[in-house]
Amino acid sequence: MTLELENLHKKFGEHTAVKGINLSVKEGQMFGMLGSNGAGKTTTFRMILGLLDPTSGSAAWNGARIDYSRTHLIGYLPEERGLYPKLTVKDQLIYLMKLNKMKKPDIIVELRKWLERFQIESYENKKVEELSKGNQQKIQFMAAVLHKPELLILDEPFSGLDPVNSDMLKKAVLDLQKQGTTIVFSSHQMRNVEELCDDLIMLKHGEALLQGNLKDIKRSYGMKSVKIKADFDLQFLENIPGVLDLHNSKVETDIKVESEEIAEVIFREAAEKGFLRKFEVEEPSLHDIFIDQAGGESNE
Ligand SMILES: Nc1ncnc2c1ncn2[C@@H]1O[C@H](COP(=O)(O)OP(=O)(O)OP(=O)(O)O)[C@@H](O)[C@H]1O
Repeated sequence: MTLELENLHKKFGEHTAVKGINLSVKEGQMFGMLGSNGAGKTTTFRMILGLLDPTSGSAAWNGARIDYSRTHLIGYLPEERGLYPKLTVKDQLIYLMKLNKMKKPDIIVELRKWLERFQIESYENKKVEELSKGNQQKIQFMAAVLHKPELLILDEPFSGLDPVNSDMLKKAVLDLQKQGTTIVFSSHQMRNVEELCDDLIMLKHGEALLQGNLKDIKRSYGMKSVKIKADFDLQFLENIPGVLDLHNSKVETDIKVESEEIAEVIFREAAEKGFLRKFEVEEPSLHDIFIDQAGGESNE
């Protein structure tokens, strides 16, 4: 089973929201879709889900377009969220999961399992509107996964969650992946993508800026991050050609350089001035790459 997008385009009037995306996500993979506001992530998801027709190109799960006959195979956490505030958690999920062809006793078993996992057992009979935003989000997540979908699409699943709940959700997502679920999620938060994804696509104005395996992207990206600790001022390094950015934190100086060769130049120049307590060359973080590629439009 594979998710395949082929030369996917979407135009809204004169505006092209998605410009020729190609990607392939294999069964059991975790795939990250990155991009600034308006980059085209949600539009792409809607086309995958069959909620929106592509202007051209195609999106297929397991060789065929997703339509209403197959929505029970798919789980979707929409960015705009969509729970009924006046229904209780239990009634809500029974209603939604029946649409996904589940039987009531099975729904109750799964519902209690997830409520326990998310430490909100006592909310079973509470109305959704009585829950905090974070807890509503857990219910929304349950609505996407209770029926054990083959393909899970999560649009900004971590937005609005505190670190504890965010971690809880990350673990749940990783467990689902281990069980074989194919997962595609979008995020502005690079760290989440870095922690979870095998492969990713970075979008800007509907186009892929970068695409591929996370480790390969980092390894082959020319830019390096140099961390230096010294007892003297390192600001002069800023003027070396090939230095992209220099940032002094309380503990160390973090310098982004164009290539490993520039890192060597920096080492020589800095060591000439005095003793270096630390000198490390690291691969860039996804955040660094995103800023470099998308031009400072990260929301982190
Ligand atoms: N129904 C629509 N009609 C007209 N324009 C639309 C419509 N839906 C999306 N767009 C436009 O398409 C572009 C991509 O929007 P989309 O919601 O896919 O971005 P996104 O990457 O999900 O952004 P965000 O991170 O802000 O959710 C935007 O310029 C948006 O204004």
